[in-house]
Amino acid sequence: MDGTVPYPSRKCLATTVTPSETPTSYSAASKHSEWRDAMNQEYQALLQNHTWTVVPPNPSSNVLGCRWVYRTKLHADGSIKRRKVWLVAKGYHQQPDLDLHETFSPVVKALTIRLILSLAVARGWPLCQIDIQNAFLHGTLTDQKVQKALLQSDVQAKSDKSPVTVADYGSQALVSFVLERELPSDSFSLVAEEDSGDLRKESGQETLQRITKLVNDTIVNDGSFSVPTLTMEDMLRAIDSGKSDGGSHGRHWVLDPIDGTKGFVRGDQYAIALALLDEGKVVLGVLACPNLPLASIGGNRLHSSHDEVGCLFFAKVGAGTYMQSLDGSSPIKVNVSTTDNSEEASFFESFEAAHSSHDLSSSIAKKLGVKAPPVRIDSQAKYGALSRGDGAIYLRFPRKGYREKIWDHAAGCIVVTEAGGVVADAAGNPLDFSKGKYLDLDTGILATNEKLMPLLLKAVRESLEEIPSAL
Ligand SMILES: Nc1ncnc2c1ncn2[C@@H]1O[C@H](COP(=O)(O)O)[C@@H](OP(=O)(O)O)[C@H]1O
Ligand SMILES: [Mg+2]
Repeated sequence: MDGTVPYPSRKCLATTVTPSETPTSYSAASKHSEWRDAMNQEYQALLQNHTWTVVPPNPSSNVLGCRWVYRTKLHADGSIKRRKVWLVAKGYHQQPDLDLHETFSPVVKALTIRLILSLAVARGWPLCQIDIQNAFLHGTLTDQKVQKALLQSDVQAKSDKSPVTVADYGSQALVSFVLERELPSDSFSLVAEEDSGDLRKESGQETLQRITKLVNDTIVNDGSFSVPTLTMEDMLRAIDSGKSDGGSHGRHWVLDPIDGTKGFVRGDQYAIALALLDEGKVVLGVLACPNLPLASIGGNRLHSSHDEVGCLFFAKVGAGTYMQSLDGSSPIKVNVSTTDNSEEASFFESFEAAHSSHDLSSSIAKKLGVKAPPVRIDSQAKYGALSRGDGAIYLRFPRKGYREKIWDHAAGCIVVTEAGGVVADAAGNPLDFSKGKYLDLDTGILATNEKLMPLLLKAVRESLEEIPSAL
């Protein structure tokens, strides 16, 4: 009624429940020809790719078993898209001092490989050989199904009353655990949103148990890491690894484990946002947006519940921005809109009016002659959508006194700038990520292309003078 494009359709979430026919054991799966075919295909692929070598048993070795993991992928209308199976090693039988640090899993996740490749490039590591037997992208904490399941029972109230879910903590524990494992370095530094304070209290014990189960289940289902079952203490440690303050020296990872928690809780947009700071500058950014359609969501386009969702954006300084589906399609290079006609420049803003003044953005849009209604979505998915030209402008005007955090903008910022866009505060200054956890900036955040930025800054200045009470 107020001109907002309601987005995304809730209908697409109706398909996120695990189909009851997905088997949980080999004996159940082997009763169905479709699952037998899927296992057969997978097994042939593993053989063709020479995934293993058969050797005689060695009495001094700890022989691990393996098991099949099953997943049904659905189209947006609920019909079956694909039956996926993975053969994973039972890493939880690995033993300390024997084989604890060895990797036996015959599968690897493309997302993990991509992240690691980006790390290698950013850190100047030599890449000797990359031998990907089978590349799989599948359910993790970024999964819609996990979102749905968590929403039933796991929303907690943080002491600051913002909604925080088991997923926030679980995602932070998992990303922190993976980064530390992949980057064994004394100087590992992570600036992340959550801390373990509430979980260490008596009242946090049940939540901590749920987080621990979620993270262990995710690791087992994923199959990329053969690690022993993690304990509650491991969870607290992994979450607390994100306690760094960042700053202008050295390298710091910056993580928002679930950005747009309110969107996540509503069943709308959210993002997992990871960036790398080097000497105070963002040099790498990855944005996973599990509910964002692969097709454009800009302007007046009508959205359909049949839209395929799940986008991964990644950007490295000087190397452009790429997008691929979370299902593992080939990445495509994306670019911001090149329009210089402000009338056709549709714009993004927060879904939550409390996060950004809708009155101010409406006044700015009027000055620019923007015809399309605002596209209001949660999280840094806005930066992702902007980077591929779905709209041409992103406006964010929090109330006076609100201090922006670096994890809410670092990944999104490089995703937009590497796609040819400009991100600035309301005075036109670039965002400064070198000051620690906070971005000390003038009034608000704007993102658009180079041609439109001067016009936009002028409209912002005028609107701020006319309605200063909007903030
Ligand atoms: N009063 C407020 N004003 C502006 N931003 C706020 C806010 N309260 C929370 N936020 C931030 O806005 C982010 C969501 O951005 P958006 O409005 O674009 O969806 C939140 O990230 P989290 O959900 O990770 O806490 C949070 O950091
Ligand atoms: Mg956030």
